[in-house]
Amino acid sequence: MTDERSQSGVVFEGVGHAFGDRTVVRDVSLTLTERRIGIVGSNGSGKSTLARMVNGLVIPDRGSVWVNGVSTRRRAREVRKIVGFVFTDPDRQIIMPTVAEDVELSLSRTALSRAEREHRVAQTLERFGLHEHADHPAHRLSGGQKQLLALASVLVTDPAVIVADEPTTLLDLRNTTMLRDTFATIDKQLIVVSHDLELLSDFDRVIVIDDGAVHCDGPPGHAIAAYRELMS
Ligand SMILES: Nc1ncnc2c1ncn2[C@@H]1O[C@H](COP(=O)(O)OP(=O)(O)OP(=O)(O)O)[C@@H](O)[C@H]1O
Repeated sequence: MTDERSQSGVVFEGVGHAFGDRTVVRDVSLTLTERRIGIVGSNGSGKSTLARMVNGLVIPDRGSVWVNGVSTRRRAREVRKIVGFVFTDPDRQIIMPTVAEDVELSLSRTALSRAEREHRVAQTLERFGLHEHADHPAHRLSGGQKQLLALASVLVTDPAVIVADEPTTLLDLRNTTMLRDTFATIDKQLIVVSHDLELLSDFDRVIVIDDGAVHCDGPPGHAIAAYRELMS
């Protein structure tokens, strides 16, 4: 097996995974090329585990995951440059003392000039309504503002693929709408795990996961109806 493919997008090939003796992903094969892909399913069904496989945070026991032709198993470091991952809990991601410094940290390994970095940080904070908090301590932000900061810190690096694990759990209606508009307009591949069915309703494809396997996969109307049926 080579470690390169010409296939763009995210490919799961016969993927299985267990934590100890608990199997959480069962023979999942998917080719994800659409721009906005939603993943839904019951608590503990394996959604976050699948999402984490996209940036190599979890390497499957069986099968392979490829991102834009790069194997997560063999070239995890390269995959992490392609995939920006937004965690459910923003405290896992916020590192620097101030809001602006935290966003700028994401750009520290780029070749951008200081002026360009500052420009990008200011632009990104403005986009997420955080510009007035630029010099504030990041850990004093509200939960929702922290969630926006975590997203801003990923988006500022301009990754080809963004994986967001329940990105709206702490957001109010206005910020959820803002995020939805952002997702509608950014020119990136997005993979979003969410229990917010409205957020996913205008996505290109929705995948329903049940007990570690694909239960339904299709346009949002069809998949969300199947999920509601499954949960009833
Ligand atoms: N690092 C880990 N070690 C052991 N078990 C784990 C680990 N990560 C996840 N699990 C288990 O794997 C199963 C699937 O978890 P996962 O987080 O993927 O589910 P989920 O569908 O995202 O759930 P939720 O909607 O509640 O966030 C759960 O039973 C969980 O306890």
